[in-house]
Amino acid sequence: MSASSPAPVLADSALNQWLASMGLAVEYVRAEGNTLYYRDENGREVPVLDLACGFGSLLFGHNNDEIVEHAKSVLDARVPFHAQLSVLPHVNAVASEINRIIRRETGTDQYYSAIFANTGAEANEICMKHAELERRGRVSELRAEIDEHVAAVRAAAGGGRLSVAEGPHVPTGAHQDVASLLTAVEQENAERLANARPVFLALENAFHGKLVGSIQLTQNAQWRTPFTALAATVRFVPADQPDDLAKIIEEERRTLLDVVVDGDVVRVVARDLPTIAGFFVEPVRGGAGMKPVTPEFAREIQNACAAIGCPVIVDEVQSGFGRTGTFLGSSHMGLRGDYYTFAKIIAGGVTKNSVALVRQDRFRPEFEVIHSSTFAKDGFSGAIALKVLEMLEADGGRAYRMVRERGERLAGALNAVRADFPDVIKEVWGIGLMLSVEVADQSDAASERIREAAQSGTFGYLLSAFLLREHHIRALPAGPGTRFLRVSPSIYITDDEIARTEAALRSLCSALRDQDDQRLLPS
Ligand SMILES: Cc1ncc(COP(=O)(O)O)c(C/N=C/c2cc(O)cc(-c3ccccn3)n2)c1O
Repeated sequence: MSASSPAPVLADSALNQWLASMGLAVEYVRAEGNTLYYRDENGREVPVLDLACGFGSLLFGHNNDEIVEHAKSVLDARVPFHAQLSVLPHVNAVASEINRIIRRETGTDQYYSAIFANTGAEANEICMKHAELERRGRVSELRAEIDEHVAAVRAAAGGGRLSVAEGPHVPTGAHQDVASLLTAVEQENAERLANARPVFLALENAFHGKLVGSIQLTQNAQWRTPFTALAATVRFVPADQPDDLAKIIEEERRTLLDVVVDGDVVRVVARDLPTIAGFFVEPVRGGAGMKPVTPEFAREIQNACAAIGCPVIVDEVQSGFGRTGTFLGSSHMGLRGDYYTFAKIIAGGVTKNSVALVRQDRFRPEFEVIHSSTFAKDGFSGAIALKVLEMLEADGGRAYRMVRERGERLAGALNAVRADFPDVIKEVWGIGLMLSVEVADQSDAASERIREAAQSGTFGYLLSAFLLREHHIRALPAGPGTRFLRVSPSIYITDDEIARTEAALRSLCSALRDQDDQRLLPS
């Protein structure tokens, strides 16, 4: 490389170019509370109100003083960061505190075993792996039962008194005698088992991560479909459509043949083969624009999973740890998890951490050995998690009350704008401080440039750029077609910042109502 040519950009090159094309290529140099700072052309710090707050991870804001001071004390104490394969008391301390809060909030008398990881996607992949371990266990139990029945019939047939009953499940040409029938049943079952594959269920527009397994649980086609061949099949269930759920479960139904003796005849019956390994559910669906699952559909999910014996896996990565005003987002709709996942807020905005919980009556202890990660359960993130839990639970749950109070005020301001611009803002969604503003579809807007942006799927990012450029507010899109602006600030958002958010949204709505593409999309 010659001395004159610029050094190659070797990370985020394409992403930074895309950010620049969207008007979002800004470098933040400092962050505190709800504020990020960038430097203008004169080197002066420019404050930006951050309504994205780490895509929900910063419930206590950027670089929270109490958390930063605790982090410093942990580092000063030289707490072991890595001491894998040793006794780590902080791990059980975090798991026990999370269990205490879940038992208080849901009233369950159950306990949940914890497996720690680093990111939300990892926690969800732990659930995929554990659910598959469970499914395989259920398949083995069924096979053992059938093998026992076949052996018993084979032994009974020796006396020659048994005949084969006609029926829909008798393999073709296998009804002459019991011995032939049993051989045919075993061959048919072997073939069905060889073709059997686990299936997971998730809700439409689900977001559960972007790793090889979890990306198949995330419906966004651009992110998911290139990698479909790498992982388990996922069926996406329309939310609040119980008939669709039942239809999909029936479509995925597979069976094995079993034999029962009824007097002097042997009957062949079909037994459900455990195929659906688990149902992933975000209580408040970030990928769908912060739409909560309804209590009615939560019950449908619960009943459907109980009927087929698969776990309800409640993904609380974004909705958990207080984001909705309760510890669990699923508390709002009475959704009970057989598994739960948490991430984002547990890391306190200064580290990385995540955890998967499996109810103990389903937990496979061997999983603690067969799954591991270098950085999981590190001493630093464990100390931070305990500090975050302490802050959530302090003063009888003051933080949860603040989320509810700030969330109500913020939602009130957003709805006031919607009331004045019903043609621009379709709905305000979400619970607590996990909110979004749904902007009306602009695919047939009068302005050609706005129409093109809406049709290209970049519309939401251009709204983000407008708010950043004209109002120094950072609000990023979430949900289908990027028509939803996520609003998930910290609990410290002030009345003035809420008023500022309302004013900026009104300005955006005016520009959209006027189809002012010069203001919205400056070339
Ligand atoms: C419920 C849920 N489960 C697992 C995850 C994955 O957690 P990690 O990112 O820690 O792996 C998330 C994290 N969410 C990230 C997210 C959620 C979303 O709705 C959109 C985007 C996103 C990301 C990049 C560009 C555009 N959108 N990112 C989540 O919200």
